[in-house]
Amino acid sequence: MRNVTLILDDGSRFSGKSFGYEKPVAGEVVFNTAMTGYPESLTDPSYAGQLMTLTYPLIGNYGVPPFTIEPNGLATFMESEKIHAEAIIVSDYSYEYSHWNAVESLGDWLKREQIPGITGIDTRELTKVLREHGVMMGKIVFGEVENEELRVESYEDINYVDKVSCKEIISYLPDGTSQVFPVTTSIAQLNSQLSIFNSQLKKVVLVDCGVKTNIIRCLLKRDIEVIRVPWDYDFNGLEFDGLFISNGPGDPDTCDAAVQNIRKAMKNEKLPIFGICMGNQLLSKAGGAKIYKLKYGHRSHNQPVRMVGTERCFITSQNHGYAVDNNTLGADWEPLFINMNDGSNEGIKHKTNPWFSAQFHPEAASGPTDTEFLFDEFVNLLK
Ligand SMILES: NC(=O)CC[C@H](N)C(=O)O
Repeated sequence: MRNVTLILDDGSRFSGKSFGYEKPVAGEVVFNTAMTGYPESLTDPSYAGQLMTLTYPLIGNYGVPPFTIEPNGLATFMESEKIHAEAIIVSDYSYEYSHWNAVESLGDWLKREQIPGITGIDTRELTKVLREHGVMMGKIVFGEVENEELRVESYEDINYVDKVSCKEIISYLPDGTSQVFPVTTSIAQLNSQLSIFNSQLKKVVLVDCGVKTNIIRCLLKRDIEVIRVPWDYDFNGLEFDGLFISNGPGDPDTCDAAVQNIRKAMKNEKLPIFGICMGNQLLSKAGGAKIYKLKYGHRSHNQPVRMVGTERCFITSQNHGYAVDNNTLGADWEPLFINMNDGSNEGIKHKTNPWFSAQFHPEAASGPTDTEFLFDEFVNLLK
């Protein structure tokens, strides 16, 4: 196995061994403390541009499920069509795996999708550095540190690319639609979906900023027809009964096209609107709030949130680096959930109109499913 070194923006270095695809990469180094769910996290488009550190030491021991596609076009077990994280950084990669549904090892999957994986890293020390310094850019190069000198092997060194901000990573598809890195929702797909809809069911426009598959599954299993549109597509000319704003990668302040379209939809004060993660940030921006960056984000399965106005607390699955500033919420808005660890915003709701959102992931995939009831709340508003 080749020697690999992670170099952080502050000069810190962590050496390990390669178990994935061998190419240098750069991006924002983040950490997730969940004990399970590496297939779902790796295919969550929200991790685009990020080097994902997993603090749970043993990774890979249950392999990787098959990449099958359902008749509705959704991946059966994954959260999108491919791995979106730039790399995975672990302490103890398990070369042997066993699971009733596993078809290959994590290492083989990474190699096939050309994603680096490095093992043998002191992920607890790395996480302490990130918690103390705050998240920072980093790069993975092939070579090892000898006597404080980094001997980079054949690969050219890679420059830092701040791919976390959508500005750098939004590109345009041949048919003129855009993609929020690397989500691709073409107009052709949209038109085909519009043509097959059964008019008996309620229709929800889903603004796709990098949607996780399980969000769409959670809507479809509640007999909702989903019109999935690109993040910057002006959907206001379509006929629909509700609006959903999805999760997604990067800085919400680079997605103003979506915010403008949401503002237009809000002219209909009876239109039910629900958002998750990036969706919480974009809905709050549409309502006039401001966003700030957390020091190292919330990425785990055990984030406690309290529903405001109640004594009810939920353990949630989270993956976000930005947050809504509660102090900038418009007069007609109020926090819906608050994080019990740091008091940050975990959801908002309008005081009179049917508009609400969660910063955490009620669809889980992976993690606790205790807050999936929020989908029922939204679907009930459509009736
Ligand atoms: N999962 C998400 O939608 C993340 C939203 C945003 N990119 C953040 O990091 O806060």
